[in-house]
Amino acid sequence: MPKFSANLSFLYQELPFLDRFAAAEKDGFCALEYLGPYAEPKEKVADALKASGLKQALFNVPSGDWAGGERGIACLPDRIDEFRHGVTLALDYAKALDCPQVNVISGLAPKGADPQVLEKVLVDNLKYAAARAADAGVKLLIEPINLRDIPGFFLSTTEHAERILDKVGSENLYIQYDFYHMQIMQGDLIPTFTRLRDRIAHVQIADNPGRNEPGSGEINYRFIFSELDRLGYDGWVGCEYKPKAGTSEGLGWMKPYLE
Ligand SMILES: O=C(O)[C@@H](O)C(=O)CO
Ligand SMILES: [Mg+2]
Repeated sequence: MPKFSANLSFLYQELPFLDRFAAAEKDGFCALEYLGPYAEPKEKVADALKASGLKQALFNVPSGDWAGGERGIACLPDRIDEFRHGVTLALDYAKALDCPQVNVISGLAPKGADPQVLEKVLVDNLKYAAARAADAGVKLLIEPINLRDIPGFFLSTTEHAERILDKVGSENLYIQYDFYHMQIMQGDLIPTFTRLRDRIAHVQIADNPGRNEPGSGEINYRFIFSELDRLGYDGWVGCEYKPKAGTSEGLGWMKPYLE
């Protein structure tokens, strides 16, 4: 049976951030994830998590000025210090929230930048971060993201993610496989997941087109969930979609999987 994690940066937008925790528990989720908890003190987030009884599945390492259009800073040559301070902050929150994994958002490739330079910065930053995370007992992840939603994103295919993992050479660096992004970029979802099974630590779901509830589009999630079980995937399934008309109202797709 898949274990579903509610992505609170997408679900329950109708509620204040910390109130989303209890709402997710009430609807049957086992865990939580979100882009970042950093707007709230870690003690307050830990209290809300404890009160909900849910597990913290994942969040992102600080990713620059998100509201201003940045999408991560890990590949940017002039932001190395900021990235590394962000790793320290993320691991501090991970400890307070007992979170087993954090995700690094690679960043937009600046116009005219040499991709080889960006790749070296990303690899060096990930070597640093994977070692720090290993010391803290936390897995480090990277996520390929589709270029239609985020034009210019530096890491957009599983092949590129594999190359980065090879270059970093750490046993503590994994892929976050987002079925929605990979349907747009590559398709061939289950054969790709199967090939990369040992390198994937977290998956996320949404349907295409629209990035709405599973079952609203072209991806066969019934088949995907049964394949995840068959392949022995025991990580979380992050629900990172835009509810069409209310989060709770749109959870009919999840009911068959609740025990
Ligand atoms: O797929 C996504 O958008 C995310 O998982 C994320 O963390 C930031 O873009
Ligand atoms: Mg994602």
